[in-house]
Amino acid sequence: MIQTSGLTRHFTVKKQTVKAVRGLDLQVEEGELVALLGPNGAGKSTTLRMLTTLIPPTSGTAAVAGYDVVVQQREVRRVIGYIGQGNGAAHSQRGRDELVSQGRAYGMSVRESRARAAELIASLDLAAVADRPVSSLSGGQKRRLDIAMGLIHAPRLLFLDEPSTGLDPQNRANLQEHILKLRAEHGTTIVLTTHYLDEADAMAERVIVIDHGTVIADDTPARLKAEHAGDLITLGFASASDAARAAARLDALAGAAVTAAGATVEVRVAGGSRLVPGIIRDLDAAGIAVESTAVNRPTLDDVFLNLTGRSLREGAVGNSGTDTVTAEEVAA
Ligand SMILES: Nc1ncnc2c1ncn2[C@@H]1O[C@H](COP(=O)(O)OP(=O)(O)OP(=O)(O)O)[C@@H](O)[C@H]1O
Repeated sequence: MIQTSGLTRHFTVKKQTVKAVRGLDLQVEEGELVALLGPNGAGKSTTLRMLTTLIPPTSGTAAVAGYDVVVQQREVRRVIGYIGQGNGAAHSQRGRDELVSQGRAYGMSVRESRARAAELIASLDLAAVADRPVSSLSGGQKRRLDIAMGLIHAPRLLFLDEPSTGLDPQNRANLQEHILKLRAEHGTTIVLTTHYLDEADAMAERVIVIDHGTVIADDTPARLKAEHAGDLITLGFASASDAARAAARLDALAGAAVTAAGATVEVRVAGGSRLVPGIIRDLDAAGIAVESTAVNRPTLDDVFLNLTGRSLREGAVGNSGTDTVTAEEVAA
C-alpha cells in the first residue's frame, strides 16, 4: 500500500538546511495498522505530508496504492484520508453539514454524502452532537468528527497525525477504540504518528521508530521489546554495601546491565522474571539477603532508550531529532 525509497525532505530556514527526513525506506502492506513513533522533530509529520502529496520530497520516491506521490497526486488523494494535527471542522457549521460538504468536495452526490455522513456519525458515536455547531463540541468529539471528515470518501488508507494529542486519557482511550472498530469494520489501512508510547503499543501491529529523520527500528511492539530491551529487576537490600556486593556478583549474569544506587540494584535482562528465584538463591548463598524484588516488563520507551541513549519521555526532546547544517555544507 505504501512504498518509499530513499525518501528525503530538506527545509531551508534562514539559509540553513534542516534535514527533516533522510532517506526513508518504508513498506506498508494493505490492511496494516502501523504507528510511526519518535520524538518531537523526528520527521514523522513531514513524512506524512509527503505521502499525502501536501509537500514534494527533496529526493527519493514514494508510491501510495501504486501511485507516485509527485506525478499522480490526484490519484493518491482519491484513495487516502488525512487527518493532520491542526485539522478542525469550521466552527459555526453543524458537524453533519461539514461532513456532507466534505463528501461533495470529493465529488460524491448529495444523497451519497448524506448516507455516508449518517453512517460515520453512528459508528463514531456522534449522533447526539452531529446537529450542533462544531464550536460546542468537546475536544474528543471534535477529534472524532475530524476522523469522520477524513473517512467520508471511504479511503483505502487513512493517515492520522497524532490523533489523540491534547485529549485526556479517557477520551484518548475512547478514540483509540473507535479507530480500531472502524478498522475492523472496513479493513482500512491505517498509518498513525504518535509520541504516546502506550498508544503505539496498544494499537499498532507494527511500530516504526523514527529518529533524526530515519528508521531506527521496525517490528511488532512485542518483538521490539524482546529484542531491544529486557525486563527490569529491582532488588532492595538492607544497606548500600550489601547492594554493592550484590551488584558485583550480578555483573557476571550473561547479557545483564546492572546498576546500583543506594541500597537498590537494578538489573536489565531478558526473561527477568524467570531469573529472579535463582538470583535470590545465589545472593543468599553468598550471605547477601534480598529484602524486596520487583520485575517490570519493558516498554517501548526502554526500546527507544536502548536504541538512542535518550528517553522518549523526556519532555524537552525538542528538535533533538534533527541536525542542522548550512546550505554550503549540503552543497559540498
Ligand atoms: N515547513 C517547515 N519549514 C522548516 N522546517 C520544518 C518545516 N516542517 C518541519 N520542519 C522541521 O523538520 C523537522 C521535522 O519536523 P516534523 O514536524 O516532521 O517532526 P515530527 O516528528 O512530526 O515532530 P512532532 O512530533 O513534534 O510533530 C523539525 O526540525 C521541524 O522543525
